[in-house]
Formats: sequence, C-alpha cells, structure tokens
Amino acid sequence: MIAKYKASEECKLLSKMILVLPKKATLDDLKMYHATDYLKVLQHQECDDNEDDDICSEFGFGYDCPFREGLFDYCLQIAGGSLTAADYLCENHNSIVFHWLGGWHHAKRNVCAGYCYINDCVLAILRLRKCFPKILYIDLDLHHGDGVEDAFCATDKVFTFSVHKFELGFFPGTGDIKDVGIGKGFYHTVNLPLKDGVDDENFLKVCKKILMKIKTVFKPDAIVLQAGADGLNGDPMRSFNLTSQGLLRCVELVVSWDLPTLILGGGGYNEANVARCWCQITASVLKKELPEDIPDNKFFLEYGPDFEFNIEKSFKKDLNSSDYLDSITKIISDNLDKL
Ligand SMILES: CN(c1ccc(C(=O)NO)cc1)S(=O)(=O)c1ccc(-c2ccccn2)s1
Ligand SMILES: [Zn+2]
Repeated sequence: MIAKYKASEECKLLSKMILVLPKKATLDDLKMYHATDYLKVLQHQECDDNEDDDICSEFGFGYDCPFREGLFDYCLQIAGGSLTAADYLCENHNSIVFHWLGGWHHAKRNVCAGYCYINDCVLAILRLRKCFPKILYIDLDLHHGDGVEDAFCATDKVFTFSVHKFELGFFPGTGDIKDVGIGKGFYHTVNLPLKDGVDDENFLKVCKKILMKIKTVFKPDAIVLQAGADGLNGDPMRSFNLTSQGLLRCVELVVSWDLPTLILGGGGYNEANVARCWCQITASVLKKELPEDIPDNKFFLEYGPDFEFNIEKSFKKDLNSSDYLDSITKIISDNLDKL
C-alpha cells in the first residue's frame, strides 16, 4: 500500500510517495461488518454439518468462491491493507492512499460472491467513518458494487455511486438505475447502468457530469474509489471498450477535489493491461511522467507485442446511444435534485 501526501500547504505541489506496511486485520476487525457464523465457516473452511452442502452454499462458498488453502489468512491481509490505508487517511487527511489488492466489492455481510470473501471496501468505509462525517464511495469496476451498496443503502452518511455493465444475465444482476437507497439512505445510492462497448468519451461524459453533481449535493469529507479495470479493452470480460484514459480521467477528477482519498483495485483479468492502467493512475496522482514504452522488468514479455503503456481501443460498437446516455443522466440528475 502506498500513500501520497502533500508535505504542507506552502509546498502544495510537492508530493511524495511513501510505502506504508499494512497491518494484518484481526477476526474482530472483520466482525465490524461480517457475521460471526459466516466468519467461522470462512476461517475453518467447513460448515457445521458437512453432509449438508446447503449450509456452505448458503454462505456463498462453491463455484466462484471455493475454499482454498490459506484463504482466511489471505482475507486478513486484504482487509488489513484497506484498514491500514483508512487509518493512514484518518491520521493524514492531506493524502491519497492506494491499496491495489483491495476492492473486493461483492462480498456481503454473510455471503461471499464474485471471488470476494470479505468486503474490504465496506470495512475501510466503516473505519473512515470514525473520523470523517460523510464518505463518498465510487465504483468504476465493470461489475456493480453490490456488496458496498447493500451495506450502506439505508444511511445518509455514506453515498455509493457505481457505474457498471447492466444486462440480463450479467453478474451480479443488480445495479438498476431505479435502485436509489432506502429510508434515510433514499437518493444516497446512484447506479449508472451501461451497455457493452462504452468507450472513454461516453464513459467520461456521464461519469464526470454525475460525479460533479454528487459532490455538490452530498459534500463528502472523504472518498473511497474502487478502480476495477475489467472494463478495459482486451479484458476477457469482453464488455466495455475503455482504455486507461477512461478510468484515469475519472480518478483525476476525483483527486482534483483535494479530499482524503483511498483508491482500491478490483476486477481486471488481462493482467498486463491492469498493471498498465493502475501504474498510469498511480503516476498521474504523483504527477509523474511515464515513458511510452514499458521499462524492462521481470514480466517484460507479458507486455508484448507492443511493449507500450498505452492500451488501444477496439472498433467494437458502443451500444450506449446518445439518447440512452442523456436519458439516464437526466434521471439521475433529477434524483440528485431531491437530496
Ligand atoms: C464469478 N463471476 C465473476 C464475478 C465478479 C467478477 C468481478 O470482476 N467483479 O468485479 C468477475 C467474475 S462470473 O460468474 O461472472 C464469471 C466467472 C468467469 C467469467 C469469465 C471468465 C472469462 C471470460 C469471461 N467471463 S465471468
Ligand atoms: Zn469486476
């Protein structure tokens, strides 16, 4: 986990990156959000009644969340990284902190899903809430950030924004524009459902307009941004048509707000492209120029055949018509007017 902080006001532009060694989370840290019975199964990797697989599947273990050796320890490390990042922000408000291994946005309080066994995004937000009154969660992953939305849909202290692919049969199946929160959290959830093929220009157009309005009406004190990169062109999910610029420009908008910000990773299955994208985001936040070509490194051959930082967009059709984008933007904007 790395942090960037501006040493002080007078040298506002001076930014420095430091490496903060993450502290492993404890079981009690996980119990801040997750159910005890669920954590018991996760830790011991067996359900009470072994003959009855239903109990295991009830907690979500199986297809996309199998038991595996060292799983619980791995979960403690992931949660620990995001919690350490949140603690750092509480102590150093004038910072942007990265935890690229975090961003497990699908896990629910007592169910694992979509490769997510614990929800480090929720744990980090709960920790940040101890020192910031209002938190804005922004989810740029291809998939709906359902686990985070579920956790905070009934509160007006945490605003969740998720832009994602929304199509019949596409995981997790939630994230309809009509889902706006409940009770005190009404209109504190925004879902921006997109179709296949969205490119940087359209992605940025809708995200910027909506994010700027959310900032104006909600006035967050801190930000948690999940920068899942499975919407990039070349990802095996073969859905969106983004390059790093699409995600990068969104991050740059958020960073320009000069609020305490925690940036997490998330999905992304073309490893070389994910590394390209997250490296470019890190460099941008640090105002560091990157070379055009990938520098020599242990995994250099993974970056072929171009061995360049840039990710090209494809010629796939953007199924998001201007009319569609205008209509969803208006619906969301009108909802935000009611806040
Ligand atoms: C378990 N699933 C998830 C869930 C969440 C994610 C994710 O990245 N969430 O942010 C990815 C896959 S899933 O059932 O939709 C899939 C498993 C494997 C998938 C796949 C694999 C290769 C190419 C296209 N899709 S989708
Ligand atoms: Zn994803």
